[in-house]
Amino acid sequence: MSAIEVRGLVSRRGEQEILSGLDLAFACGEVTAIVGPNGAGKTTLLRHLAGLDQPAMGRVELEGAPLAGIDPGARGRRISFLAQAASAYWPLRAHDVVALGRLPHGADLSRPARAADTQAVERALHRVDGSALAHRSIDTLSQGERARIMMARALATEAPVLLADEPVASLDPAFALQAMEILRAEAARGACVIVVLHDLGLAARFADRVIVLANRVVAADGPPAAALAADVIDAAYGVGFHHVLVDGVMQPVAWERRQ
Ligand SMILES: Nc1ncnc2c1ncn2[C@@H]1O[C@H](COP(=O)(O)OP(=O)(O)OP(=O)(O)O)[C@@H](O)[C@H]1O
Repeated sequence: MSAIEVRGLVSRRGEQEILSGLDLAFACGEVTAIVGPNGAGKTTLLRHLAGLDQPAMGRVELEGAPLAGIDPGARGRRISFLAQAASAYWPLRAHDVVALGRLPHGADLSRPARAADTQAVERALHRVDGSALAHRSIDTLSQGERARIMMARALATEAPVLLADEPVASLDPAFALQAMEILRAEAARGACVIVVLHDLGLAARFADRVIVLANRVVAADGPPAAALAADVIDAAYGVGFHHVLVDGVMQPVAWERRQ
């Protein structure tokens, strides 16, 4: 059984149709990258998978049960959502932001933390090299430092489904590689990992499966080499790509815009 799936998913914003009837199932133990041009509906798809948006038609199922019927607490323990470019407006300590990832497990920030929550928070901070930032106020961190703390918050939930929306957007090359290695490690422990990426090279290298969204539908879905083939991504992005082989991995390089 798939960990999470959408069936006949239609998404609308007012009159505008954003997604036109998607059928997708996501397995445990795999990293799936969702790519596609700006506005293609990648974030919208993640929001539906997280239960944050309601389908106009179709359904989302978590381990075979309708997501809409699962209470928010149980949903929060089973699906962790790392939002795009997460902002922080309150002067919370980075440690406490990560501890928010334990709320679905019943953590209460106004009481002394339980050992399991403390350990999960420390593990998550350690994984993103964030332990030295733990005492800092989140609103004083750089964009990339904050992104790592937000990733730690998502990891601290230790959920079987991890949804990550552009988690590497503000990270330098070293931390971007580290973030992708963390997502692979999450899949290795059995999690279903779904990540939105604009960096097609990282998608090609780290994902088991790539879904290209374009014009409200799935333009390609399969192993990276097939889904990121030149004809698919040239058409999806309106860009001429070169494909370069690096260490046996095909890397698409955006070269020229089509007029
Ligand atoms: N709250 C909203 N109200 C109206 N339209 C919206 C809203 N949120 C998203 N949209 C529209 O839905 C479409 C898909 O947006 P979405 O954020 O899912 O795209 P995306 O593929 O994640 O884009 P990007 O790569 O730019 O982050 C866009 O045309 C966007 O303008």
